[in-house]
Amino acid sequence: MKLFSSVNDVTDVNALVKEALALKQDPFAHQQLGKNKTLALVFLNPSLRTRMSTQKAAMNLGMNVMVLNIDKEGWALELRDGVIMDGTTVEHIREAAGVMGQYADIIGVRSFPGLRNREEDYSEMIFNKFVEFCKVPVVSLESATRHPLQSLADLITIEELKKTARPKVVLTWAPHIKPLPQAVPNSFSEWMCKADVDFTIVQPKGYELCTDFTQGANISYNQDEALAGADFIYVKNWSAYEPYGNILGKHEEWMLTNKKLEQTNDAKVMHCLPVRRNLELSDEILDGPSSIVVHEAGNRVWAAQAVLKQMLESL
Ligand SMILES: CCC[C@H](NC(=O)CCC(=O)O)C(=O)O
Ligand SMILES: NC(=O)OP(=O)(O)O
Repeated sequence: MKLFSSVNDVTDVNALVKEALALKQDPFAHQQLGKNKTLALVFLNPSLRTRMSTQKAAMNLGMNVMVLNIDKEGWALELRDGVIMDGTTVEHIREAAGVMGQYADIIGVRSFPGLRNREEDYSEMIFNKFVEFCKVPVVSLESATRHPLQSLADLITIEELKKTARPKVVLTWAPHIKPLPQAVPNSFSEWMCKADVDFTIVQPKGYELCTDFTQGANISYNQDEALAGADFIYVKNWSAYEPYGNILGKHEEWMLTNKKLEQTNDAKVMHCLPVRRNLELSDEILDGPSSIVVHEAGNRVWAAQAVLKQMLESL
């Protein structure tokens, strides 16, 4: 594996999930695999889970890890080609990515969307330039349109905790106070549509995701109907795809509550975190027995370790 940016980079999703669960049972089984190999984690945006879980996964495999918050610690990056750099940018991504590829055997990159120019964001211009110029294998730490390590961890969690062979999984939109990326829901939808689950996306009208990511999903606008009989509820806010990056309405009544859970099949509640309590998801759920958000976050380690193991094996 030379690139992990989406479910489409995975040849066998079920095998990857099984490998991750096996690593969870025996985390140090491959400690020699990463010996004297270096992972560089490059963040253009904040992170807790991705930063810590991916470092832990790499260390479990015996790797050395370097972390760079390039937005704060690096030089101001120029992403455009052919410009005269006589303004505020100091280093072109061509040199920055190329040099990092000299130091690391594998590079992880986080680059959120700007949520202003949909064509630029959905072309994955920044992420793809890192891939093009660093010349080593790259793992996405969340890009403009996807978050594959999160989605793999989410699928691992569902496979680990499901009580039926083909659980009903519902991705429900949730309120927020600022426009958030579509990356997490896009990615969750792509992975669920490749998994053996009954998958529904429910959102207020106008918040439909790009259909490139939702082929195979049931689309609903009635949250109560969608939640009926659900086994897993994935809660997440996202901004509108059209008009791009917009907040179309507060819809405060979309926040999940225990009352809404009564119509589910004793559903487990998931969220990628960080979560805005009592805006996106209620305290009563997050502090109650249905929430598995911390367990889900714990599985980020095994998702990253399974991916890094496959990358190391193909170096
Ligand atoms: C893993 C999730 C990262 C990011 N989340 C946020 O940006 C939350 C920011 C906030 O709540 O102010 C997102 O929604 O893509
Ligand atoms: N879920 C997730 O990726 O969390 P961080 O943004 O804290 O890494």
